[in-house]
Amino acid sequence: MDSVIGLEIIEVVEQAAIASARWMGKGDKNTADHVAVEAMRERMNRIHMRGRIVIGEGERDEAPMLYIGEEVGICTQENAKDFCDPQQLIEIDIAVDPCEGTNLVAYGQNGSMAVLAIAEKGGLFRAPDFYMKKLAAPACAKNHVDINKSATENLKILSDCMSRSIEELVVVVMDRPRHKGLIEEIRNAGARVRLISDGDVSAAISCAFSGTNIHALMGIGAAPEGVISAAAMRCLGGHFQGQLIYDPEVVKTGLIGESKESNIARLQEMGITDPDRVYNAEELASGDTVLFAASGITPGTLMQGVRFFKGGARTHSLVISSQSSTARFVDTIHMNDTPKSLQLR
Ligand SMILES: O=C(COP(=O)(O)O)[C@@H](O)[C@H](O)[C@H](O)[C@H](O)COP(=O)(O)O
Ligand SMILES: [Mn+2]
Ligand SMILES: [Mn+2]
Repeated sequence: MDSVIGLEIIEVVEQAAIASARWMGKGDKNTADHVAVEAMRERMNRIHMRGRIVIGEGERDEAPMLYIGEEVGICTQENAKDFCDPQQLIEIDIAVDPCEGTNLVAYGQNGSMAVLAIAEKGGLFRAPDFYMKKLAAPACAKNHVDINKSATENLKILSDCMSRSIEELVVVVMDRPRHKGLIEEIRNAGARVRLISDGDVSAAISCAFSGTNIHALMGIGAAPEGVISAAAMRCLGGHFQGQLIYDPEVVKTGLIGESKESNIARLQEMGITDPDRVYNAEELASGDTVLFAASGITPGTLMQGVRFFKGGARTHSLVISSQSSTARFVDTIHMNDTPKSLQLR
């Protein structure tokens, strides 16, 4: 899969990032999102693959593009039957978040990215648009920390695994009222908390890279972003666990249906019989081959944001592959016109 679409998916996230970055700081999150979706879809539909969106712009906003179930790839082009034989093409499932951190882009803040994950058909968990309790940590803590344990216990385990004191640990938590108790507990245990307003995919993946000064992600974010994070963590060997949150009382606001009972019924309809199940990275991204790609829209912990210059733009992306066991940082100059000079760095 790597060799067929590896390079192309870099362009998919790059194009989405460039489109969205033009709306950076304009205070218009819908447009920042919409242009990323359009650009991602346009580039994706030129790839020789039979793709299906399994996590997309779906349920939350009834989006007309990159919706769950949409088929993408070269066969969707007009007159495709003249030049494309679907039987010859690889069938893949795709999870996308063309603009992860729409608020961050709209308000010119750090940490937004265009992101996607790919696996062969059936290789990604079809997460409903629910919340998910998440725990991410570096590879050395994999299967030692546990989402069923308290934050205090996990911080002790993490400090042992990382051979550092709890005071030297930094935990990212989304700045939400639902996390008041969690934040207090982490601080009381001695660790330091980095609060983020949005963008928990970046935070989860950052745990797998030393040097980011992010050692864990704890708390509740969205489930689709959980699957995308899990895909990267599965390839990187980092720790990731997720548990769906179906009780509106836990999160109080947001994406969730009107009652716990109706949410459980909806999960059952989707074939999720145990709503309390804890999924690990390998279960959320179970494909034999998993690919992850992201491109910074605004600057972040892992990637730089899009930088425009006269006649072009420069992007910074990350492509992670389970097949080749690689995490590639890709620095690309996009030339619209022939520039008079190109900056080396
Ligand atoms: O920050 C986020 C928003 O994503 P997007 O809508 O693509 O810009 C995600 O990283 C979070 O995982 C998540 O969507 C969020 O926590 C759920 O919403 P909220 O009710 O505001 O916490
Ligand atoms: Mn998102
Ligand atoms: Mn988004």
